[in-house]
Amino acid sequence: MSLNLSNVTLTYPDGRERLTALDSVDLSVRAGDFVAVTGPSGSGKSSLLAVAGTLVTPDSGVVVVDGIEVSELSSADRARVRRDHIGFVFQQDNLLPSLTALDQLLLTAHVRRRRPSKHRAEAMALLDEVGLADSAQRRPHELSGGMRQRVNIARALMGEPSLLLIDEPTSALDIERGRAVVALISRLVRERNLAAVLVSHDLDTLSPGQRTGVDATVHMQDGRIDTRVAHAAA
Ligand SMILES: Nc1ncnc2c1ncn2[C@@H]1O[C@H](COP(=O)(O)OP(=O)(O)OP(=O)(O)O)[C@@H](O)[C@H]1O
Repeated sequence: MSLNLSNVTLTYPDGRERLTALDSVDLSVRAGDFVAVTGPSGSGKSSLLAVAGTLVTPDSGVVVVDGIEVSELSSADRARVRRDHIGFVFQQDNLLPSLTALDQLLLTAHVRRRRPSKHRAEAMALLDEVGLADSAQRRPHELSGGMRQRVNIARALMGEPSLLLIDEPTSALDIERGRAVVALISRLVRERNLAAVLVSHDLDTLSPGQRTGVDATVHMQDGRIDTRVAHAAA
C-alpha cells in the first residue's frame, strides 16, 4: 500500500476549544490507484493532503507512506520521506520565473540529491511524457497556464516518487485544459504505477458523468469521509 491513513484525527486550536479538521479518517491508496477527494470548503481536504504528505502530524492515528510509518518520525526523517517518496503538485505552479522548463526539473533533482549523470535524461524523458519536449528551453512566461501545470507535474515526478499528492491543479485553468491535466495525471499514474490523491472541488465540472480516469472519488464533510465511490475502468 503506497498510502495508508488509519483512524487519523487532526485538530487545530480555536480560541479555548479545538477545531476538528480530520475526524477518524481512514484512507488507503494502492500503487496504480488514482483517488479524487471532493467536498465543500472547510471539509478537511487540504488537511488530509497535508497529513498524507507528512507536512502536518495528526493528533492521533497512523500514517504509512510507501510502507514507512511516519507518525512517530522526527521532522528530519519526515522530510526525508517527503523528498524520497512523495511528489507534490500545488494549485499555483510555483515555477521559478528565471529558469527554463528543463532547469526547473534539474533543480528538483539536485535538491533530491539524485545521481547528477542521470538528471538530464530523466528530466527530458519526463518533459517528453507530458508533451513538452520541444519546450524544454522555455521559461514560465513563454508557456501557457496548462503547459506550466504540465511542467509542474513533470517536476513532481523527478526522482520517481511513489506517491503523488495534487492540490486543486485545475483551478487556474479553463475546463478543457483542466480536463487535459486530470487525464494526463491519470495516464502517468498507470504508466508509472503511482498512487495519486487529487483534491478538487470542481471535479464534477471537469468530468460530468465520467471521471477522466479517476479510480475512486472520496467525499468529505466536516472532517470525515462520508462516501467513497469506485468508478468503472474507462
Ligand atoms: N492552520 C490552521 N489553523 C487553524 N485551523 C485550520 C488550519 N488549517 C485548516 N484549518 C481549519 O480546518 C478545517 C479544514 O480545513 P481544510 O483547509 O482542510 O478544508 P478544505 O476542505 O481543504 O477547504 P477549501 O476547499 O476551502 O480549501 C477548516 O475549518 C479550517 O478553518
